[in-house]
Amino acid sequence: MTILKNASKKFHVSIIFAVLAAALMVLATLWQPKLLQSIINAIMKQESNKIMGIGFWLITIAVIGLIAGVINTIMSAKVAQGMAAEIREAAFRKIQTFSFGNIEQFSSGNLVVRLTNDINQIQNLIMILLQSLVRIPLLFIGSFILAMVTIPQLWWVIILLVIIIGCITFFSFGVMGKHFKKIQRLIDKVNELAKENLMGIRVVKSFVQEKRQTQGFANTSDQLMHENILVGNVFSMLMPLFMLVANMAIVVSIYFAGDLVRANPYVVGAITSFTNYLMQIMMALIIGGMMSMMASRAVVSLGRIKEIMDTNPMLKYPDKPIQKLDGAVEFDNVSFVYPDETKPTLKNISFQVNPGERIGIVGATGSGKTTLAQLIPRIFDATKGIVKVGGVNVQDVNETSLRNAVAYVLQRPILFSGTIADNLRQGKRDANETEMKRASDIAQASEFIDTREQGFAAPVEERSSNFSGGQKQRLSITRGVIGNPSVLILDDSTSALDAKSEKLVKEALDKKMNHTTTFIISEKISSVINADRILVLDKGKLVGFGTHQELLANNSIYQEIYQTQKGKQEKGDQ
Ligand SMILES: Nc1ncnc2c1ncn2[C@@H]1O[C@H](COP(=O)(O)OP(=O)(O)OP(=O)(O)O)[C@@H](O)[C@H]1O
Repeated sequence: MTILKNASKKFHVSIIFAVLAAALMVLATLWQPKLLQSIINAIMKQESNKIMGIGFWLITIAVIGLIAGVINTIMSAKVAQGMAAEIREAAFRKIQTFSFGNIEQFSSGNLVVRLTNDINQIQNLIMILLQSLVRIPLLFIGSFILAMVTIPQLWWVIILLVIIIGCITFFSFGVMGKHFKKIQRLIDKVNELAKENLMGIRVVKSFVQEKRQTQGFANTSDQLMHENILVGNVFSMLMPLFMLVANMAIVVSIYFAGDLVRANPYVVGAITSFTNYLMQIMMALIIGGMMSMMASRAVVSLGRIKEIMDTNPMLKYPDKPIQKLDGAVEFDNVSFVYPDETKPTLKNISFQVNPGERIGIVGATGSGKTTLAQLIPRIFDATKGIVKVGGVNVQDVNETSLRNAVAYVLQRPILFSGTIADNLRQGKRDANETEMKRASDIAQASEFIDTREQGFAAPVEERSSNFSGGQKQRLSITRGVIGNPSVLILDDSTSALDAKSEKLVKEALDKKMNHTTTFIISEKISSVINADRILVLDKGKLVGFGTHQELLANNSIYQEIYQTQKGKQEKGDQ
């Protein structure tokens, strides 16, 4: 509820207008049968001057009701859209404060569904609330009282109608509510399957998986169709059922009012307004039932957004002034366990690196290389022990200081749609053309940027589909080096580069960024052979730290990796 309250702050006036318009609509709806009753009485009494007067009122009230209805819809839609946008933006802002661990807890796909589908549900809820929350109870109570007052002798018809319609609504909408939830789940699944398939379309095509994928999609789509047909059938049976009950109530009312008419012929007008009120009571119950069914679905969505808003970022940064950190990196007895895991991925790791050193990190796949590197820019925090950059515990510096000091180039390069310059400025917000040129020279990206007519203003399409794997990696490295960081981490980020380009990147880094401490993560020893020192990881433990020659001389695991890779290379050379 606090979510709705906070989002409604800007819309108080519109909400008041919507509610007042809804109340006016109810007044008009309740007044009309009474006027109808008066006009019938006037016709029976042949009071033509009265007929004109009441007729005029009848039309006026109908027009007022209509205008109030339009105002209510416009205001409700405005508030619903506006509040949904507020909630969406607040949730998005909150997600931006999340650490990697938080995102993993939810999964990014799930967060996307929450930001789209769930917000849509909430938007519908707000719309329904503004249109019906005031109108339906008022209409029900008003019609009930007026029906009772109009023909008190038929009180039992009213009560019976309420009970029968109430029961049908309660049971049928209860059943449909469950199917609606199922439908929603299936819609989510269809969306997910479509997204997964289209994003991985290259894999699908290259492994000739079209048939299998289509089959999977068709199964879910068929289930969705069956559920929709079922709900549609229940709906189409319900409407005639409601009409049947309403008509029966009218017939019963007319039958029992017959005696009253014989005693007093003017009761005819009262019967007309009485049956009108019966219809209003019925409509109020049906709409009320539908409203609660839709509201229950939206309340689940509200809960899912609340979960986002109530999540505390796993990482917090101290409120300290910005400081310049040099490239010294130290791990002091560091262990790390992933959230939701029990076994440590890194165990008691200690080492020290001096500013400007070139450090290789090698180890078998899954040995913990990426995990170790992620602790330096605080993508995760060490579970035990201390990680220092520039001699300071990374948990004691503010976020900007750490971001300025450490650049991390990911294993999988991710670029955002926009221009090349937009992407590079993520590494340094105010980077100018000269800085971009210098960085792209280091990353060997200039050769293909220069061929594009617009240079740094060239567009990057969605999922950077207009760049090759190697080009993406080079742009990603450019973004990493542009801010001249004290520590640069290249996490297997030259894997898609040919040997010549990889060598050129390394040479450029040595020459132009020799004050930057560089970590080069690779499974290939050939990529780190020239590093000043090499960290060797095995199953989360640091089993060696030294130069290539030292490790080759006295580190059995390094020797093993080296021999295996040498063997492979020799075979490849033959
Ligand atoms: N987000 C995560 N949650 C849980 N476990 C994870 C997560 N990321 C990695 N792991 C596990 O931690 C271990 C180390 O993974 P890590 O990616 O650090 O290894 P790596 O040496 O970089 O491997 P590679 O060379 O294949 O990239 C693996 O067993 C992996 O399954």
